[in-house]
Amino acid sequence: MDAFMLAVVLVALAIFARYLKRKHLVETLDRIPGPPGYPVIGNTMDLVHFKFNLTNAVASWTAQYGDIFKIWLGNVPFVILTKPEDLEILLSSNKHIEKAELYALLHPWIGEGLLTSTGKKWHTRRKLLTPTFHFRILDQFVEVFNRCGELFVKKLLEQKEAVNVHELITLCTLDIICETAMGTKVEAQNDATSSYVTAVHKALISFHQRTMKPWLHLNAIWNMSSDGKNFNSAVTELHKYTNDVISSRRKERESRRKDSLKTDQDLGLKKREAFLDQLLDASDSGADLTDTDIREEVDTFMFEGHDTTAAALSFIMYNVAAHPEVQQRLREEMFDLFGDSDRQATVQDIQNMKYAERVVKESLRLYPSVPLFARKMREDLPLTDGYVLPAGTNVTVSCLQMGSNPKHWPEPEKFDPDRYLTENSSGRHPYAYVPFSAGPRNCIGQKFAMMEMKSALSKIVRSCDLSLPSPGYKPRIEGQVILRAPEGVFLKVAPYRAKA
Ligand code: HEM
Repeated sequence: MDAFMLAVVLVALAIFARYLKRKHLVETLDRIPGPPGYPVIGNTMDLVHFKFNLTNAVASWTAQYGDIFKIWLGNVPFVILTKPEDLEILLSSNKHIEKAELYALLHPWIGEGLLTSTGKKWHTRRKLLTPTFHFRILDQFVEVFNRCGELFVKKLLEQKEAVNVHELITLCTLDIICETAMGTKVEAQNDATSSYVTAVHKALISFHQRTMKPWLHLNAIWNMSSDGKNFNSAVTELHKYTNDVISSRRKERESRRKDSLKTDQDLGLKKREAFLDQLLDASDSGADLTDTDIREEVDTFMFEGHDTTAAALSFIMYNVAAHPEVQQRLREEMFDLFGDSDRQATVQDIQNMKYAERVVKESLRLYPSVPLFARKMREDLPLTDGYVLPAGTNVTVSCLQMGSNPKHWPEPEKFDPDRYLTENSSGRHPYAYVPFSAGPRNCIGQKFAMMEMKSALSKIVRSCDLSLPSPGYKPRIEGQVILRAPEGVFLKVAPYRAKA
């Protein structure tokens, strides 16, 4: 056989193998229910019908097809799961850890950091980064939570009318993440117009537009669109900021070493280490981390670590305002811990805030900051009821739908923090509650986020009385990358003083 014939045979075999793979994918997916689609465009028109509001679309399909269904976006298949037993199979696996194709849209901003990477790179980084979230390390951030939370409460109390608490808390969580991730103070709460703060907002807003409009997923269209241009210029600014912080911190460390200056530790002073310092320590101790690798991870914390907690805290405040009896119990818990003193919360206090913890958990059930997250299957994965997730499909977990399923949550619309008491949790599947995901790719920042949110909540109820702007007010929600209230979360705020 000459070379030409050999090439023809190899190409034919490759095409045949691709055909068989696709046939297997389509046939396996055919066994999963879902809305009927059109050739080529699949269910794209359904999304147009839902005005690209994925939350509404998924809610409607879940009601119609149950806890497993499939849709096609063009020729890309997605299976949506809300059954805890299926989630356990998927999320507890060490094998099925690759993120769905849509996560690649984040690469221009956060590269292949922990959130978006896979395979060996993800394993190595996760191992390296896990100790940076140890309680001992997180303890040193309590002072930052307290200081930023205090300023937030001051800003809240300055408002005369009902205020969009989401706008204010976003600036507070941005201050917190900049100081804890990079060790820099951007003072967002004092100057919301600084170029860094504006760039973060510009990048997030334009990125959300991209996720909602499938035609913007094409790089050529995206880069020419006004959103794409805004995004690219914002990301350039953000990268410059992170790069500058990394290089100046490196120089600082280098000159300390050269001048053999005594470090704060040598002098017996306790110095706070930002996540960035710990990454630089690891790199100095021989870990395979270039400055670009470090930037990816710092940018990932910046992306994943402030919008999530801001959205969560704004809905927590809404739920507290809407349920005066919950607000009262929170106050009682704070009074038990602090009496009428206005001393700062310690790590131990935060750990003792058991009711506040249940309030945060209950709010995340109804308003999970990350309403959907998705994986790409590299191998077939058998689920319950005889269904199989075929290799090549994207699979999406819908936390929002799970949280409102009466099978797992009796009277799901009721805000009841006591659902999480041990005596009320028996019989509930552990994977029925996954706002921080679960298994090996769960949220690495969960403990950090819980401490930050409990700390902020305690500050708020110790100083403010929250109420709704009008009876029955409920903010409209929309699931973008983050679940948010597009018109804001408006609340009335009055001063509160603990009575002895
Ligand atoms: C209310 C707050 C938060 C919620 C609800 C939340 C939720 C989640 C969820 C659902 C995932 C999995 C995403 C996926 O599989 O695509 C995740 C991953 C992640 N989160 Fe969070 N998160 C929160 C706060 C934070 C904070 C404060 C940080 C950092 C300081 C953080 C850092 C990360 C990182 C780095 C990952 C990727 C982990 C990996 O793949 O190994 N998150 N988070």
